[in-house]
Amino acid sequence: MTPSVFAVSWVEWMAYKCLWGMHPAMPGLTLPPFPDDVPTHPLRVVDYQLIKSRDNDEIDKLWRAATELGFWYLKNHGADNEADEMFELGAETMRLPLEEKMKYEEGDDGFSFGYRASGVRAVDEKSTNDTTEFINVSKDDALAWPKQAHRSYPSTVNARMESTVIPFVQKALAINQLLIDVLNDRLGLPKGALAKLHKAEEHSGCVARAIKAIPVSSSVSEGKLHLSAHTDFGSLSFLHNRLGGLQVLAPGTDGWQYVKPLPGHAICNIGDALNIFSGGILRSNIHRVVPPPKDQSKFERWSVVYFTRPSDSVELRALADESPLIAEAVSRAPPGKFDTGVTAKTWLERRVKSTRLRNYKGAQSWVEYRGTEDPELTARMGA
Ligand SMILES: O=C(O)CCC(=O)C(=O)O
Ligand SMILES: [Fe+2]
Repeated sequence: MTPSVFAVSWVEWMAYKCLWGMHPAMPGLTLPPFPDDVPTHPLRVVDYQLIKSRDNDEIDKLWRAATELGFWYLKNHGADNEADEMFELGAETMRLPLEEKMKYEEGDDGFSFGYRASGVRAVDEKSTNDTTEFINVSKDDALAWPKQAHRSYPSTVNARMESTVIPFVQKALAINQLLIDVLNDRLGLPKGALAKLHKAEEHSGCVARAIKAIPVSSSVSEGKLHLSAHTDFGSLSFLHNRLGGLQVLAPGTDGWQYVKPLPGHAICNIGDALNIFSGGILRSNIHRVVPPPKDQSKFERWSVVYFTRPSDSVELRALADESPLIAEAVSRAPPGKFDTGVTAKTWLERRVKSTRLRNYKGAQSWVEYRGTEDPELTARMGA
């Protein structure tokens, strides 16, 4: 593909930037820029179109990003319009009366499709409750529409299933699937080995999500978390946010650093399942969400994510039999480290369930919540 395909006029670019800086729930309101004096972690920028054309230098860049930090920016992915529509869907859904939204609440059993109310989850060991609400639409429900695969959704989701959810799911599925295929080949796995574990037509925990976090007053914002430190539960996340607040605890650094949102760039990150399949070669890095920095803190914070997760029945273990590279990585790890003995479905349920306040068992819940993060980093989680 030639660069001219992506060229946009200055007018188009300015119009795009203005739109991007607008608040999803308050059109017309322009958000303050991300401050330049807070600790920020640079991410590698990966060009999706170059990956698609199997450009070797770009694939090297993706590989370094996926193995060193596990986070990268993705540009030229072509899903901005679909993500924008998902922000709208999120805003419309969160505006529904609480009583209406609660009819679709996920409950305390580890189910992760539907509405997740704020205040029902712990964000730290002291069981401080969260200030974040989610709408999670299952990929299976979107693809089965108008039939139901798992559950029903609020009217705002149904009304946008065809115009918004399905197009977003399809774009995100294709993007994540291609990135997974490229990583598959670099891991030395037989062609399509990882794709077989993530078949779109099989039931899985894949979801399209919109998240809303309300501003917290500055007197309590010190130390307050919107989302606790975690690794993502599945394989690959495709994230869109406009305000700062996402932070990573990167290897070789000794504190949390912001990831700056960039117009036109999604943020991708590896989750636990790819970390396990690859014997730890692909990194599932700890991250969290704090209130947006400085002038941005007064605003609601919204994000939209698509999580690709393995099919429900897939067992989470390193694919050492299929790749010498993975076999070698496993041989260097403590015995059994990448042999979880559970399916993707059980892994997801355990992690979702443990932080619900009704199931909360103090520090033990944090042990149950743990993903693949390495113990050295976990010890610094409060850093
Ligand atoms: O909102 C964000 O920027 C990150 C969200 C996130 O980490 C998640 O939903 O797992
Ligand atoms: Fe996450």
